[in-house]
Amino acid sequence: MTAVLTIDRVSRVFESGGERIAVLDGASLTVAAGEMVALKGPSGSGKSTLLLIAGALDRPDDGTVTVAGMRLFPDRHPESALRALRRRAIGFVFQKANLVPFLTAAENVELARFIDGAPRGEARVRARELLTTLGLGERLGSLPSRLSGGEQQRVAVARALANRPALILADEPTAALDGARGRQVLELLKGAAKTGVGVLVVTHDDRALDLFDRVVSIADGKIVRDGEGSAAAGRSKAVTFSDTEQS
Ligand SMILES: Nc1ncnc2c1ncn2[C@@H]1O[C@H](COP(=O)(O)OP(=O)(O)OP(=O)(O)O)[C@@H](O)[C@H]1O
Repeated sequence: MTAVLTIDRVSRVFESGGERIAVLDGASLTVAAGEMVALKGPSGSGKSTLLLIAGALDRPDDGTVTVAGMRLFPDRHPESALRALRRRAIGFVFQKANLVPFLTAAENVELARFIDGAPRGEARVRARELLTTLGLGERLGSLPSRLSGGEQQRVAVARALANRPALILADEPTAALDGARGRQVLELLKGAAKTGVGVLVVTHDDRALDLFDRVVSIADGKIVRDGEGSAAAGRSKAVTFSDTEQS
């Protein structure tokens, strides 16, 4: 299977109060196209740092990182090239949806397409298609303040998918949601994986681990376990995207 994310022996050291702390210490991880991987670990173990590095939002001190065939580190690319990669190849979902409050659900998704240079009409069609697929066809014109937390997070997933990314990076996307709504969001991400997107999710939520193909555990900046999740046995549910989706 094609790897959409390869992290190889990555280290990251932060200085704090004159002390050097190795937050990542030779961590390696791959995510293949079509695979949904959970990243678990205790608080402070380096999960978010690893995700930021995978998203070219932070730079490792050592090791290599390749996303969608582009070696990001240790190569030195101009920030403009990293920005273009983030826009085109990576979708981000965070704990909070962080929608633009004065734009409707559809406009929030369209914005991601505009920023990537899509014409207005195409952006509008794409936003409508995605939000309808994600169960928000009736909420296209709603402002974020009129949507529930779960609905806002579904808009955030649609926004992350807008530019047909190869990779989705999600940092605790269900932390602010109750169990059922959190699971819904993970099922949407699973649906994206089924269309060929590689999905890496930082999660503390053990209740939905059955949706993941692999579960990777990190402790003290090192990967301590990398094993099959129960979805690998074919037991997971997922939203079905249309055949034209993600092509
Ligand atoms: N920019 C920074 N400067 C200094 N220390 C940092 C920086 N970013 C992260 N750290 C430290 O690195 C360690 C790992 O942080 P990280 O956010 O990656 O952990 P985490 O596993 O995501 O934790 P949590 O589950 O609590 O979100 C923490 O001790 C944190 O304080």
